[in-house]
Amino acid sequence: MELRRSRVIAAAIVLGLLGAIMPIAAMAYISWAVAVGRQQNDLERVANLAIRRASKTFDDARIALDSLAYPRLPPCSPQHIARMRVVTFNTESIGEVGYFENGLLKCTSWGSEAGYVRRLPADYVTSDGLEVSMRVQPSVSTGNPVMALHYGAYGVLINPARFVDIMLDENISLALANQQGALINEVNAPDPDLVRSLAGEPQKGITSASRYAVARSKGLIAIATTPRSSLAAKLRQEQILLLPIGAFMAAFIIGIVVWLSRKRLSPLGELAIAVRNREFIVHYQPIVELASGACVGAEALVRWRRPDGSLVRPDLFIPLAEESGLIMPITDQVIEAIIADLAALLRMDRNLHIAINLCAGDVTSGRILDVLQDRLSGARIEAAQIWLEATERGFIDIDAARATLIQARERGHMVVIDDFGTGYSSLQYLEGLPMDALKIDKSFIDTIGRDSATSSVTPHIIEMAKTLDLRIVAEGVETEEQAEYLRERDVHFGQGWLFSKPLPAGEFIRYYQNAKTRAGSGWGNVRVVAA
Ligand SMILES: Nc1nc2c(ncn2[C@@H]2O[C@@H]3COP(=O)(O)O[C@H]4[C@@H](O)[C@H](n5cnc6c(=O)[nH]c(N)nc65)O[C@@H]4COP(=O)(O)O[C@H]3[C@H]2O)c(=O)[nH]1
Repeated sequence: MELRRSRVIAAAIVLGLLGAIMPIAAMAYISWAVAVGRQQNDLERVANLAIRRASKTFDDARIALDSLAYPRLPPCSPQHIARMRVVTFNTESIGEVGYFENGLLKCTSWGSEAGYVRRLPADYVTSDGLEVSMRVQPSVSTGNPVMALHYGAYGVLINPARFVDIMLDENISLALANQQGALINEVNAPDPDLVRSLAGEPQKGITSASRYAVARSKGLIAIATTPRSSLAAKLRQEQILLLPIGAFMAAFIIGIVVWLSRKRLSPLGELAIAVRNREFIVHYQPIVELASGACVGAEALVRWRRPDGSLVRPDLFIPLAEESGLIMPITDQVIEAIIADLAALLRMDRNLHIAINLCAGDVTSGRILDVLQDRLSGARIEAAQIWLEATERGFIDIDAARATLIQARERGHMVVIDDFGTGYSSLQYLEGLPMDALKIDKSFIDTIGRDSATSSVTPHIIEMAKTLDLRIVAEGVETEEQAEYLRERDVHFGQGWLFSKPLPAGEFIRYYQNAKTRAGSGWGNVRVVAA
């Protein structure tokens, strides 16, 4: 019993720990995965936005440069300059348009030039032919370097700050570079080495210290990076949401584990497990013909054998089993045990009987009769060899009980009223019940030879049973004096420690054989045939 309890407790502790750890660990992992996913999405959004802006700016510049080529106007004429100015005004990203001849700037959208400014060599050329000079210092200001895009005789100046003019989280750095990794513009000081190394790398990922996303277009690369350590803030956000869910799930699982283990540890839970594990065995208490001393049968008395080998007495679990309905599968196991233990002996000696205790539910419903019919016919045991003992507890619904007992006798069983005299039923009340034998309760047998108030009842019970032509079994016979008293009054059978305590099957078979030898074969006349 202790072994099972400690196993259940150990299993509950392990399950409880797993139930507590797993949902919290799962939610911690999900929080981390969601936070990483969100961070990567943020980086990709920033890189894509920057590259889309750069790409659109290049497209706009290209359209503007194409529009300047035709119709041809006299170079640097007022109309030509006015046209360049219109293009500058109409194209949002262009800061200035310049016209070059022989590599020198002749005029811009703001007027004629002295022709000292040289056209810078291109850092690279885009796939649609735009020559890109990345860092050009404007002649009219000392501001930040700008970018120059040339096509044909014209060039436009673009402020690359536009590309990275994006609302950024302070943890995210943005770099716009060319494919060689040369920086065009940046926000939040990205690591230049990282930018250079990523220029030819895959689109997204993680370095040892940073996460990043890369987007490319028209020879430009936008790289958004964030230190890995910045995940903590995002992780906290997710954890605030998900960890309570994990904690709730853990509490729920622990609750279920506690509930289930308490259920398993409860007496009813243990009994249910015992029924499932078929932990019931049967001991047999010999029933002796008082006149000859021959063993004519036995009462099957159930025992609960725990996994540790200890036996539990029936009065400790039968009331709970009856209350819960578990008594029915227990009775079925008793019948199966009788067949397994004694079928051969019962086939060999057709006068031998085994008495089974019926629970109240079986007396009322009659269910047990079909179970018996099924099992007994398979084992070739006669119905007359199985006596059915019913107590007054089974007579609450007297009509249903009567119907069951009538059917039992029709099928050939002997019907015995057990614990006779202990209940409230009068003999008149019992008179209407179909029965073959009365079992006088031990409490009356105990009074034999004693001068007690109930001692006078015992002879009356015996006389009444005789009047009703019932066989009598005296239960709880402990002394020779009691046996002698019963013999003198022609009581047929005795059961009690004087003859034997309840025995395991093997011992009962030995007892039976010894008793047979002792008594000769004079007990063939004890068989009572159902009326
Ligand atoms: N002191 C003393 N005791 C004696 C003597 N002779 C017999 N007994 C005990 O008296 C009880 C007789 O069974 P019961 O009246 O049917 O009373 C039974 C019966 O009501 C119930 N029971 C036992 N097996 C089953 C079963 O398979 N099904 C059902 N429904 N009830 C059962 O449990 C009760 C107790 O069974 P047990 O503990 O085996 O106790 C048995 C038996 O061991 C004696 O000389 N001295």
